[in-house]
Amino acid sequence: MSRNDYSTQWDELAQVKKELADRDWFMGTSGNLAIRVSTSPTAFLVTASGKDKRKQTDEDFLLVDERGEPLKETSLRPSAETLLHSKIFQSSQAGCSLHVHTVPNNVVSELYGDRGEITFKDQELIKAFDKWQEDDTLTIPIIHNHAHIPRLAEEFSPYVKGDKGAVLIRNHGITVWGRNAFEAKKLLEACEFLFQYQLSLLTLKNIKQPI
Ligand SMILES: CSC[C@@H](O)[C@@H](O)C(=O)COP(=O)(O)O
Ligand SMILES: [Zn+2]
Repeated sequence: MSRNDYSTQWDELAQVKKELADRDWFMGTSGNLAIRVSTSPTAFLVTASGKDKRKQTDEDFLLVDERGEPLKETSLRPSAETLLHSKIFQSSQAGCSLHVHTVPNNVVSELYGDRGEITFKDQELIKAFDKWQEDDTLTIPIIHNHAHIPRLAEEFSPYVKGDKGAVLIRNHGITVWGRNAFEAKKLLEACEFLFQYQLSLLTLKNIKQPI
């Protein structure tokens, strides 16, 4: 496959990357992004490891197979967390997955980490996840931040139940996926809104325990 064969996906991922960078969601080189290029066999573009994702270069992404191995000779290393993106693309029809570290997602993951999840109700933005009914709830699982990435990917894997979803990794960040880049970004923004809301509410009400 030549660059021409996936220039659309490249440009789309570059655009999302720029928009997330504009939000300052890539502090300290954190974060990684992936977009599907083909389904059978699975192939996807993923961010190169260790780079400042706020910068735009011709070496921002590399093409990898379903196991996250580069499909072409390259000096670039795929993201350290490529295996999580692999799990998503292998187990669903998702087209794009996004991983960012923010202070709100980290604080929420720590506050609610012992519960293993956080649930939102009576919040307009849960509609982003197709929760349209008045009694609907949105639950985001929180998993342990295993340093061993295959172990982390194993714990992450059962939560990939559909073409869209979100998982918090405790004191690390969030991984969100959707059918395409537009949807993945929408879901990520909805999650970050909900986290910021929850933290503001706890602060303003002076609530010490998670509710
Ligand atoms: C430098 S801290 C962040 C990393 O440990 C990791 O969690 C991360 O999100 C970025 O890793 P990367 O290999 O660049 O995709
Ligand atoms: Zn990370």
